Amino acid sequence: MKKYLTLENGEQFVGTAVGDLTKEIKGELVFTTSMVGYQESITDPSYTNQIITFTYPLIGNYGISLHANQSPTIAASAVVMQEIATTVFHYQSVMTLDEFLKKSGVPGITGVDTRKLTKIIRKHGTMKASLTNQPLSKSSFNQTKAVDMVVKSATFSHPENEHPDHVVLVDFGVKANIVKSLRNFGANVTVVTPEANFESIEALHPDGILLSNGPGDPEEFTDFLPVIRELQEHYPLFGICLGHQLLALANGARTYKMVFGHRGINHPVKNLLTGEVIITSQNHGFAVDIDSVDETPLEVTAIEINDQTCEGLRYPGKPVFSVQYHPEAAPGPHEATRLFSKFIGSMHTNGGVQHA
Ligand SMILES: NC(=O)CC[C@H](N)C(=O)O
Repeated sequence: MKKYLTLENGEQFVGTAVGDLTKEIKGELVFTTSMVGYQESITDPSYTNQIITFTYPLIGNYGISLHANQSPTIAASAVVMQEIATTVFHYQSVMTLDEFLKKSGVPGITGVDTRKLTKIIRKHGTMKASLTNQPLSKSSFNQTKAVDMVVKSATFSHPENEHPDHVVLVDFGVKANIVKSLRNFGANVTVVTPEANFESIEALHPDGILLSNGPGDPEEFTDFLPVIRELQEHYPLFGICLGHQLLALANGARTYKMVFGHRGINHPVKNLLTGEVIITSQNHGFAVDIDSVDETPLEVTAIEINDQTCEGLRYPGKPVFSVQYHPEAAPGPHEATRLFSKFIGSMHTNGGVQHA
């Protein structure tokens, strides 16, 4: 069965339908250069309402395991692949990627030259696209049913463990591995939704606050910015990806939409305080305007080496910091995992984290 991928600029790709064969969707077309970790990527809530194009040509070859989901189900709207593996080799695999897509009601297309498609996105920027069962003319593009662009937030239960450190995690669409990483470093984690206010968070007696990753434009979360301003006065605070962008906005910096974003697991980031370069996992389409940070009490601590965009912030004198990349790295390299121990450590010392 054929499937048609039509871009906002009218360009069309024809491929074979996989996953949910009949469903038609519209979403923001983005690409990731990750060679592995497709299960973690498609279940990452930050991909909500986005169609993921994999630049790596063969996807699905080690199947789907019971342990890699970053949220209870697939968050992305659809996946675009050059080739989907039909034969799976991995001892932990419980189903194929195609079966997982079908079970989750998510459509996909295979047989697409995803490198050619990526070159188009790189040139024109991220754009909307439709995945349909019949060819779509450019004029009918905007008449297809638009997907709901409202941001949803998954909630994780409150895990119990022995260690007294208590992190309240504000869930804008958190990845499971962030909760897991905090627990690995000995913290209890209470997950709250962004409807929480300062008083309701204070009532949980946190030792530290984590602002999670999440989908959408950071400027949509203006209601929560006053809460961040209060939280940063009282608690160690760590922001990841969307959380980093919100920390910036709360302190008066600006964010903007990037041309095609950073999605991949080999983004080099330079720590401006130590000179050290690490390889990081990334998934974001917005960024903090690095020049706008000058007018705030914050300081830029890190940049992406390829395009010099802002990758880290701190609030000098306070245990408050954030990173644009993903220290929980699911998927990706583990060079930034230590940021979790820095965050937990900041709950034990006064003055806290200075090397985000
Ligand atoms: N992974 C994230 O938290 C993404 C943040 C934001 N939605 C962006 O695309 O920039």
